[in-house]
Amino acid sequence: MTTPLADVASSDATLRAFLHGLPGVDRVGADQRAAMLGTRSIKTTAKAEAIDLAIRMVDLTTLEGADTPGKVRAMCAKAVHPDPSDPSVPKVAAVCVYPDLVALAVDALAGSGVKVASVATAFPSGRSSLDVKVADTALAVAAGADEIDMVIDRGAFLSGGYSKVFEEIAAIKAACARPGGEHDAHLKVILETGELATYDNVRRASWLAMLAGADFIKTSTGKVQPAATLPVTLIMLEAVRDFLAATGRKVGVKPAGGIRTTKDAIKMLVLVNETVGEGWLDPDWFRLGASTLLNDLLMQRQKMATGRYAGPDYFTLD
Ligand SMILES: O=C[C@H](O)COP(=O)(O)O
Repeated sequence: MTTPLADVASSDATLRAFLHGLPGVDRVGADQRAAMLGTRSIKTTAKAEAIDLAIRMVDLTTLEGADTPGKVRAMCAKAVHPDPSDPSVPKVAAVCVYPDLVALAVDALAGSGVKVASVATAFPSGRSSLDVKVADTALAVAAGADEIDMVIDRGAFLSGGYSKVFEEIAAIKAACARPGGEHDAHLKVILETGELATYDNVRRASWLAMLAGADFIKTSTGKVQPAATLPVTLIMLEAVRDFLAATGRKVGVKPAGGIRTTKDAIKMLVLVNETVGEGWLDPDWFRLGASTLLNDLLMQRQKMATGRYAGPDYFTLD
């Protein structure tokens, strides 16, 4: 007898049986389908709309040890007015920073509608105790983070410790709660697909994260290669589609890491459209985590409007 989905995490054995019972990913098929969708061209009018949609989906990110308050303030200003000379440019979805910079970002973005996301749980390695990870998350939430981007324990996952990964995600989800529940921080779970070795593992980790309460599943930290590839994003999109069909709960997807050009972003949007459809073509359900994509989107947008490139110096640095 198969275990009902609500009970698969009740023991190590049922969780393992469920994750290993998922259909295997056809590696060649996934690579080919992603490559084929990546070559699709779109009409000029659709391209203009796609660029604005991509801007609205950007999680504008800085995750460097050398981040300063000044850099984060400038990034927040850019998040709200990506091109100060053109008020028709939409704002981005969120800024993404380390936990110690959350309060500053919350202050800089007050009233703008741009969300503040924070990495947490000993990002990017995830190598710390659960207590430290929960405290890391709780501090970011208390400072006003709207979204928490946690990393999974890849060491536990790769050695078959699925219950440990599940319990950590569930504990971090609980730490995202605020009194009253309305303004709970949304939880994005970073799988770090570049360390998961196989596409089957990407599918298993996607399901594991969703079963444990992820609001979003995210490909990568941006610190490990390969990061947000098309095939991996395709597998994660299929997982959220199938999870919705199985549970009625919709989960978002965030490819992050290595998305640098308008072409990269549009390929992602085509993939979304062809895999899960328009229901995910919205910043509430699909994000692009990127530190340097926004300037290229702005350059291409201006090229479409004026017929010429302004050049990268025209825009402030990402
Ligand atoms: O979450 C976002 C990533 O850290 C950004 O990676 P990136 O610098 O390759 O755009």
